Amino acid sequence: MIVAENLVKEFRLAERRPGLAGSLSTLFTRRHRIVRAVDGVSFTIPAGSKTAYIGANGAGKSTTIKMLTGIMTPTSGRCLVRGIEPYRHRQANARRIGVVFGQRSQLWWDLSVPDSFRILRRVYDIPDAVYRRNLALYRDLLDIDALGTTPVRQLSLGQRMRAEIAASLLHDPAVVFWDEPTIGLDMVLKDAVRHLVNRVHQELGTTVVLTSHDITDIAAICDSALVVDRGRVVHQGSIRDLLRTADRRSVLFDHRGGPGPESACARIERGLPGVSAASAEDGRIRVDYPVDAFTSRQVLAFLLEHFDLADCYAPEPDLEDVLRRIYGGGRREPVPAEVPGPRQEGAA
Ligand SMILES: Nc1ncnc2c1ncn2[C@@H]1O[C@H](COP(=O)(O)OP(=O)(O)OP(=O)(O)O)[C@@H](O)[C@H]1O
Repeated sequence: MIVAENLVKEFRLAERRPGLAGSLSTLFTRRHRIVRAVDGVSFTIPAGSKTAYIGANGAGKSTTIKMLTGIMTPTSGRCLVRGIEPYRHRQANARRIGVVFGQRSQLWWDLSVPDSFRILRRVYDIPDAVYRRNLALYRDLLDIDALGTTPVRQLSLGQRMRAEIAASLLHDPAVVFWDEPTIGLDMVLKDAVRHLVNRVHQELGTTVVLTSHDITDIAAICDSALVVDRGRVVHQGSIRDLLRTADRRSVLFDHRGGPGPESACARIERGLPGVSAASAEDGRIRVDYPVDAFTSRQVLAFLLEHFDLADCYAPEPDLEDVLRRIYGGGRREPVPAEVPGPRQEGAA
């Protein structure tokens, strides 16, 4: 189980003033501002779940993952991964987790992937049978042998990400934190990665925490979602519950005889104010209605009354639309606060 209790992370940044005079004055008097990247976040992620950690750019996801993996220490609050505070017990935590950060590597830059894996085998003391089983799986699903003996620094982003994903699972960790794991992968490899993580989860009960801007990744891998906005959790629950928060829903239908698509749409929009109707690509008519104005029963009753329905169905709301609404249609930076103080910069 993973727990965050009032987790806060602030960064203290030196403000640079523009121009030469500004740069010179910065040498003598520095102003600082505090950026609160994570703002009192609390959540519980059950063991064995596959949770998507979702939020707009700058929402604080990577910073939270860095605290959960022990790379950063919280400014206040705490987090626990399987009972230990990761930043206090980095080594103990590292043995039980696997990590992929799309932006940084856990592999040895000048060594080949097989050499890196051999080192990881020693570091984690991976039993022979586990090591062989996992390599066979990566050969099968990620075509890992094709990376050959090329040094990691000469691999393409997609090739490196395959190796990073494999490396994060090599020691059968109880928890994996994957931050944008499918960056740079083509469609076939994305599918392979989704298949791999689902298989590992099924066989070993691995807890998966995934941050991704790829909705297909989220839908294909995760069963739960934690949504953060401006450093705060705004939704926690199943993906299904998240979809239920949609403020608009749709019905698609086909009808026999009667008016053509244009006048059918006009009739619907006249009869149900606030609803929009349009021809869908498959020739059906798509009706989008606000859930605070109409129930699906009302919409269906209207359609049955006015059209000879041949076929009718209500698709799941679109996860992307739901998230777009939660993010509020724009990226908002954490609110900075000016503080006086000594010269100091960057991360804790
Ligand atoms: N080391 C740092 N020093 C200063 N500010 C930082 C640092 N790391 C992150 N921030 C700031 O904290 C906020 C949250 O950043 P974070 O990388 O956690 O967001 P994110 O949700 O992972 O974003 P993205 O989806 O773009 O990866 C941003 O405003 C970012 O600029």
